[in-house]
Amino acid sequence: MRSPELRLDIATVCLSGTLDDKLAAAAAAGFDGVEIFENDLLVSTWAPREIRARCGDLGLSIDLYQPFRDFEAVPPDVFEANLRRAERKFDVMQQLGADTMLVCSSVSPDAVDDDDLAAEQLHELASRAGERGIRIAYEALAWGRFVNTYEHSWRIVRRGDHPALGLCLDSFHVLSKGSDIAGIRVIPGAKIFFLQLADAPKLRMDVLQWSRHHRLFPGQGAFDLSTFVGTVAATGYAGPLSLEVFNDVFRQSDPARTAADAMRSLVILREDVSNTGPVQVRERMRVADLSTVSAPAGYAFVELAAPAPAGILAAMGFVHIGQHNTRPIQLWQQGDARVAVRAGVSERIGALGVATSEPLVAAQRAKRLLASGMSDVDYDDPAVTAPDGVGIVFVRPEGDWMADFTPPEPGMVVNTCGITGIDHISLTEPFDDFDQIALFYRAALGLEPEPEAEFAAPFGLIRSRSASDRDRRIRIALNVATLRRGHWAPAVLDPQHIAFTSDDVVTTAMAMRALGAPLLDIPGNYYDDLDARFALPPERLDLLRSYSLLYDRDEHGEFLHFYTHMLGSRVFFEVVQRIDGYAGYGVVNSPVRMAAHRQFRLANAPARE
Ligand SMILES: O=C(O)c1ccc(O)c(O)c1
Ligand SMILES: [Mg+2]
Repeated sequence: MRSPELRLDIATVCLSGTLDDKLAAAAAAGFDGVEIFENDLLVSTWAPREIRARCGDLGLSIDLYQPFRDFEAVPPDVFEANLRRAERKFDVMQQLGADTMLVCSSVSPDAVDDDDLAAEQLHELASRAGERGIRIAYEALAWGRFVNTYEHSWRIVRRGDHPALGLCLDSFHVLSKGSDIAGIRVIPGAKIFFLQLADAPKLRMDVLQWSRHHRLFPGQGAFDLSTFVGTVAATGYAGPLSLEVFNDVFRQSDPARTAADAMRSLVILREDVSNTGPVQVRERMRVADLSTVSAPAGYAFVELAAPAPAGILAAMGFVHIGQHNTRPIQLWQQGDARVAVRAGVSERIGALGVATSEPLVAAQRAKRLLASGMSDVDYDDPAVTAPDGVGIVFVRPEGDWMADFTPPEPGMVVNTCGITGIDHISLTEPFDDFDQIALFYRAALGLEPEPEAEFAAPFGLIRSRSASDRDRRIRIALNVATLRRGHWAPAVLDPQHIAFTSDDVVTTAMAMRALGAPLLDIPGNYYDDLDARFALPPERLDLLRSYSLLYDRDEHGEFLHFYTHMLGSRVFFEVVQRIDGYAGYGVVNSPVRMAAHRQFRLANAPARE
């Protein structure tokens, strides 16, 4: 028998707004159906029949009504009242055209620890539901009073033994408890009535708080959703993949944006399961039109807009090698590092030129991951816009794109300072979009996440997350201020930088200083601490100190780096040297860099009127 098409659902609780905002957003993002969260219905001005009609107009089915709470294992009088309450909800569901009701395990003080009673009462509920064509999906909440594991909920469903009684599996409840998911394999797929998906960051906290405030869409947290979905799908489960994410930020965010992020996350999850999951589920999970990503060949260029960058670039040894034939873009180069300087827009990294053997395919993939297209006024090559507004231009490694640039007068001065290429770019993202943006870059460029870091900067905590391809040709570091409160922090909006590579950062720093490059001075305390921590040879330490070079070390090797001043108020450059495969980004030195930038700005601020 062929299983029905895979359906993708989202719970209305994931999205902000009124029920109509939520439904419109879910439909626009391409979802097939929704879980109606009871509260969203209760506050709606639409009667259940009108909600059904609206969903019909939008092409959405209502696949679950939820939650029905505190039903089972109660004394007879409470049981009678609960059955009556359930019948009223069945009425609503019939008007909605919803055929599955989620019953979550009881947290009620009325409940008793008695599996037989729970099973018997759920059996009775299911037989009443069954008469109305409704099914009961029983879900173990991780904080359920007596039933809080999927194994326990399955024992009760089996004992309840009714065709209209089955399980709801929710990845959060299962994975937050560290349960062994191998036990899912013995559950017949037909008895799994519904599958809810949520990721979450690793946090040590009360599981209810964790669930109600910190859930994330798949791929944005620390859970292995791919193995979980593969395992459930391998039972023969034929229902929807449904996102159920309780998240404080999403509850306040534009629902259209959240729904698109949610859909992207499902696309990426399906791709993962279709590549690595059990063989029998791979085809079912496959995403149509999602081409595989070929490894990027590196940064072809980074497009930058900044106030008068030519002076700094020249002082860093870059050469102006071309002017775009039709656009206000100058190309500057040193070694394999190319900076496309765009005139006339606000200070920012505008686009990443990513070299890849199949630019069109790469752009199609990014669009399938819900990137918006980039206007072709900007680039002739296939290009998209990442969710943070940064363009990604896919060009061939051969460099044909450079044919659009006319070289300037011959006989230009070449002052190379030893820069060989682009190591990484670093962007500061808004807190609210951080996880989605990180996931997008990873999936669109085929990058793998690197360890996350958190550090105390002068004006607050910064979380830093980076990703790179396997060959380390493309590295992206994303930073976020974990909170933004009040007006004390300086108005440096979302700093961004380009880090160039050098094979000999000392020589590069010397050459740049000789050319008058505005390099950032690092205070002496930093070097005293380096001495304490690393016991570097005194001559080496002196060299670092005299050129304001920063230093770090990991289990692979060493890292030397230095920074320029801000070009205007947000963009700056870094030069790095990785020795013996140092894998990080010198994040421990970021607070020193930030304080130094702040110091410089204060010292050079125009005097107040
Ligand atoms: O937090 C809750 O109460 C709750 C309700 C319904 C669910 O499906 C769930 O996973 C959690
Ligand atoms: Mg749930």
